[in-house]
Amino acid sequence: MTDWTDPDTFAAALDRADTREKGRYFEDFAEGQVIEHAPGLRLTRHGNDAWTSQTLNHDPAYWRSDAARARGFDEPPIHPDYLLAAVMGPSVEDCSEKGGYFLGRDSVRFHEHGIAPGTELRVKSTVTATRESSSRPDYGVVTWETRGCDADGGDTLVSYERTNMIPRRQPAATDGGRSEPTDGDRDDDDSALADAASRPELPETFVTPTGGAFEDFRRTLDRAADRDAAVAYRHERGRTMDELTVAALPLATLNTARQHHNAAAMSDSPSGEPVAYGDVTRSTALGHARSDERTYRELAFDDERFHDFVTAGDTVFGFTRVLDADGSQGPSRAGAVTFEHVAFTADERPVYSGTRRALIDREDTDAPTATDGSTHP
Ligand SMILES: C/C(=C\C(=O)SCCNC(=O)CCNC(=O)[C@H](O)C(C)(C)COP(=O)(O)OP(=O)(O)OC[C@H]1O[C@@H](n2cnc3c(N)ncnc32)[C@H](O)[C@@H]1OP(=O)(O)O)C(=O)O
Repeated sequence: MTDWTDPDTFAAALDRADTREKGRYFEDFAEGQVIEHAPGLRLTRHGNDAWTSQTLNHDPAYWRSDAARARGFDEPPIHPDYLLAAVMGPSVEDCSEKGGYFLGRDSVRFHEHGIAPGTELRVKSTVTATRESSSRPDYGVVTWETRGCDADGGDTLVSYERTNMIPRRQPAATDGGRSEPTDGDRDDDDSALADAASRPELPETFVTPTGGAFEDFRRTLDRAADRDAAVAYRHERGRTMDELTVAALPLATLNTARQHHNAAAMSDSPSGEPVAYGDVTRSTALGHARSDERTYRELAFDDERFHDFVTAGDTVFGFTRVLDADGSQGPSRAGAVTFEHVAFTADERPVYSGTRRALIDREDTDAPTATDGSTHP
């Protein structure tokens, strides 16, 4: 009898076997198509704590009952970053498991706050745009609008639009579009223009708020107004990506993208190895930023872009620019602040950027006490 596990026999069997594929190619998506994602997910305290601890989102309101109550929650709720990742995860099998990068996300809106552990999610996506990539004939670019709903009652908890590169079944018959001129192709005028364009145009002065309350951001913006200054600063903390953040956190949200956990498939990709899930990179930089502010509620994220990949061993840092502070919005205890956050690596590569609107507690709002007896932050 043939021993199918004899290495030569098995190699011959693998050669002849078809692969039962997972995921969809670019050609499988059409504008208006609605996809109900089968998996869903149960938001658990354990999943929430694993995500928030590993991404340094250590805001006590998500960890301690007294701090949660001081923030207007009945109990420590599910963190918005974990909610977002837990909605995105179950959509990957249908939308992006075939591979291709997560390029960006827009219009992230939190429709509910204070979501309790134990909530079960149903996730649904609608294809809003498809187009061929002009620079990469092997890929198309697909955008979906995704909604994460409470399975019990159907209320939308969070919604967003995300865009991925998706491999084509049939590569387009183009030469790959753009070709970049080499230095030798440029004449002097071109070089001068290129030099001018590459010179950073930054404000003369960077100012940094001294505290994390709404008024600190408002006052610092006022100090920067009417002069060549920006409210922009770095956060000291960094988090080196490891096996847990690269592979375990996305899998815990049912994210089946091969990029994060299949080293064999990634060995001949540009990174040569698994890459961190965009939401882990983003949440880590946001964790750094939130540790320097008094967040009351997350409201919205826009223009999120993933500029470059992150692999195990890369350290993720955060950089923040404060764009606006509007005291007329929100409850009396907080005002709305608009930030631009950038995640970057130790070699100063920007890997994520996005704008964020959050309600930030005012100075006179009672701050919860952190475990070390200090206030948050
Ligand atoms: C979840 C999940 C997967 C992940 O989480 S993967 C990890 C997170 N994402 C990444 O690591 C991607 C990091 N980005 C890159 O490495 C580069 O951006 C990339 C993808 C190699 C492209 O680099 P380029 O410099 O060549 O980029 P271009 O700016 O030329 O963009 C290529 C085409 O994409 C279009 N595009 C880029 N960003 C967006 C966006 N935010 N929205 C819409 N379209 C975008 C751009 O217009 C270019 O189009 P062409 O027609 O000119 O090709 C999971 O699997 O779900």
